[in-house]
Amino acid sequence: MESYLNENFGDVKPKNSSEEALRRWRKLCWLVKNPKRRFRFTANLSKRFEAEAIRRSNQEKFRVAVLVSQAALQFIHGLNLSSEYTVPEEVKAAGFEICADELGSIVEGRDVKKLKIHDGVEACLCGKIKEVGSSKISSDFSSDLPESAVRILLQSIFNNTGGEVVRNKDDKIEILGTPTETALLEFGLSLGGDFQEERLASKVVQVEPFNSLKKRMGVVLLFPDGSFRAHCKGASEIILAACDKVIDSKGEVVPLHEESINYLKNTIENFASEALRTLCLAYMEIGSEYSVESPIPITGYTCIGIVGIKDPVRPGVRESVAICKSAGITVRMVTGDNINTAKAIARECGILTEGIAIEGPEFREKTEEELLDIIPKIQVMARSAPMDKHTLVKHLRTTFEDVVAVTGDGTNDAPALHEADIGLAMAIAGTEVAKESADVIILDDNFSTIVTVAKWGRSVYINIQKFVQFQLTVNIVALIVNFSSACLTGNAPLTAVQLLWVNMIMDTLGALALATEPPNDDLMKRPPVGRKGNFISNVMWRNILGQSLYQFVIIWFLQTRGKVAFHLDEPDSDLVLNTLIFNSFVFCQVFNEISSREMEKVNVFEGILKNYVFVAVLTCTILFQIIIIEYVGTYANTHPLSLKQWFGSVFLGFLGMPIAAALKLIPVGSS
Ligand SMILES: Nc1ncnc2c1ncn2[C@@H]1O[C@H](COP(=O)(O)OP(=O)(O)OP(=O)(O)O)[C@@H](O)[C@H]1O
Ligand SMILES: [Ca+2]
Repeated sequence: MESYLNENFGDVKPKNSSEEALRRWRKLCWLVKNPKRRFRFTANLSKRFEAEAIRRSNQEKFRVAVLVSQAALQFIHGLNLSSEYTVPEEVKAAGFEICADELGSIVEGRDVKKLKIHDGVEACLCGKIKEVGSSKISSDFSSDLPESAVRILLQSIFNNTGGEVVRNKDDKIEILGTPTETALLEFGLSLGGDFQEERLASKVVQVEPFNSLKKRMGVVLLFPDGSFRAHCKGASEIILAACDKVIDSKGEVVPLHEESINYLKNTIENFASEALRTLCLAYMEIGSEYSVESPIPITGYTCIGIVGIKDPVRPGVRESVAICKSAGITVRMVTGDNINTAKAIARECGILTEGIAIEGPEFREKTEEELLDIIPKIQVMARSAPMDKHTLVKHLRTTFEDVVAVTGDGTNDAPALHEADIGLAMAIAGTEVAKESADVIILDDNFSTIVTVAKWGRSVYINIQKFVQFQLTVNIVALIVNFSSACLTGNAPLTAVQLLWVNMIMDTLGALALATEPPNDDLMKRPPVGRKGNFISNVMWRNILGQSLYQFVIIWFLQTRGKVAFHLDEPDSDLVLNTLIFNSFVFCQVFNEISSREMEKVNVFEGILKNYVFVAVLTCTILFQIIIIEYVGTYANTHPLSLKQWFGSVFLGFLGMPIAAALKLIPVGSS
C-alpha cells in the first residue's frame, strides 16, 4: 500500500493551500461524491477519472478515501483540540498534508481567500468612538486608550480570528480571510499590533469557529502561567447580551449598568444606521481550573468594544436594482447582518421602499397563514439563519409559484442556493460549498452581472420563441397547402425536393438567423414570463395564425387564378405555375423571417445590419433560391421564370411584411 501510494503520489508536492487540499480531497473521495453535483466539475472530472482508473484500482482509491474521511471525522470530533489530532500515515503518504486550518476550511466549507472590499472601521472602545481608515496608520487612537485595553483588544483580534496575516514572497504583509476578518485584522495592525508576536504569546487550546446560526465565534487561550482566557466575537447585540462587565475609559473592568448598556446599544444602532456591519468583541478570565473538554462559556463576558466595519455598496448596484424592478423582478435582501445595517444598505441600493424589514427570529415564529400574508411584502430579512433563507425561498417557489434566483457566498447560503430555481454563487468570495450548490457562478462577484445573466436568459427564451413562431408558420402553411390541394386536385403543388429546401430554410438557416439575435435593453422592460407562462403566447398565436392565413390565401389564389393573373398559356404552364407557387412560398418565408425578428414591435429593421449571421443567412437563402429556380430545374421540378414572374412572386412574399405589421396592432392578452 505504502509503496503504491509513494509511487502514485510521491511526485505531488504537498501544497499548503486549501484549494490544493480540496482538490486532493475530491480526487480521493470521488467514490462518495455527491451525485447531484452540477455541471461545473463534470467536464474534466470524467476525463481525469478515466485516466486515473487505468493507474489505480477502485479498491485502493476507496481505501485512501476512507482513511481521509476518517482523518476528517477525527478532526471534526476533536475540533476543540485541533492541535492534538494525528494524521494516518497512509494519508500522509498520499501527499495529503492535512493541517488543522486546511481541514477546518473543508469541513466548514470556508475557503481562506485574499479579499479586501471593506473601507476601514469605526470603533467604540472604552467609551470612545473613533474612525479608523483602512490605509491610515492610526496609532494615535491606541495611544488615546489605556494600555491594558489595547493589549486585550489586540489579543482578541489576532487570536480569535478565522483569518491570517502572512508575509508573501516579496516580504509584504498580506491579510487572508473573509472580508469581516480581514477588516478586523487590518484594524489590529493599524493599532500597532503584531500578529505573530500575539500568536506566540499564548496557545489556542479550543476553537469554536464562526457559526452562522449562533452568529458568534470563540477561542480559549492558554497562557504560560497556566491560566486560561476565553475570547468571543460576533453579532453585536448577541455578544453584548452575553456580557455583564465592560472595560471603562480608565481601562478597568466594571460591571455593566443600565447607562453603559444603553450607551453601547445606541452606538450599535448608530453604527448600523450608517450601514456599518457591527461586531462586538468580548473576553472572560476562566482561571486555571478549566478543562479543555468543556464547552466554551456562553455568558459572563467582559465587553471590550464595538467595531463597525464599512463595506461600501459597489458602484452600479443601485442602477442594477432599478433595472431589475423595471423588468418585473423583485429584489429582496436576506442577510445575517443587524437589521439596521441591512435596512440602511437596502435603502441605499433601492431595495427597501414600502415593504417590510423583518428579523430572522421573528420570521421563524410566524404561522403558515401569517407567512402567506407577509412574504410578498418582505424586502429585507436581517439576522437570518441559513434555514430562514431556505424557508423564504421555498415558500416563494411553492406557495407563490415564483421563479426564484438566489445569490450567495457562504456555506450558510447553500440550502437556499440549492432550493432556488437558479442559484448564483460568488466566485471570489464564495465558499466551495456555496459554489457546488449553485447553478451559475458569477466570476466577478458583482450584482450587476446578475442583470446581464437575466438579460441573456430572456434573450435566449425570446429567440427560441421567435424561431418557433417562424417555424410553426411555415409548417402550418406547407401542410395545409399540400394536404388541401392533394385532397381537392389529386396532386401537391410543392414537390419533395422543394419541401426539403423549405425545411432547410426553416430549420437550420432559420435557427441560425433568429437565435443569434443579441440581447437588447428593451428585454429588461418586459414583465417576466413566470412559472406558469405559456411558451407559445397569445402574441405568437396571433402572428402565426394571421401570417399563415395570408400565405395560404396567396398560394390558393395562385393555384386557382395564377394562370390567368400571369397570362400562362404555354404548354408547360403547369410547371411554371408550380414554380411560381414555390417561389412565392419561399419569398413569403424570407420576408416572414424578417418580420419574426420582433414579435410585438412594428419596426423589425432595428439593428438588422449588425446581426451579420442574419444578413448572411438571408442572402444565402435568396442566392440558393435563384440557383434552384434558374439552374437546377430538373432536380427541383422547377422552370426558369421571367423577370415579371420573379417580380410578381417576390412582391407577393413582400406583402407579408405589411400584413405582419398590421397584425401586431391587433391587441391580444398578455399570455
Ligand atoms: N468572522 C466572524 N466572527 C464573528 N462574527 C461574525 C463573523 N463574520 C460575521 N459575523 C457576524 O455575523 C453576522 C453575519 O452573519 P452571516 O454570516 O450568517 O450572514 P450573511 O448573510 O452570510 O452575511 P454576509 O454574506 O453579508 O457576510 C455579521 O453581522 C456579524 O455580526
Ligand atoms: Ca454570507
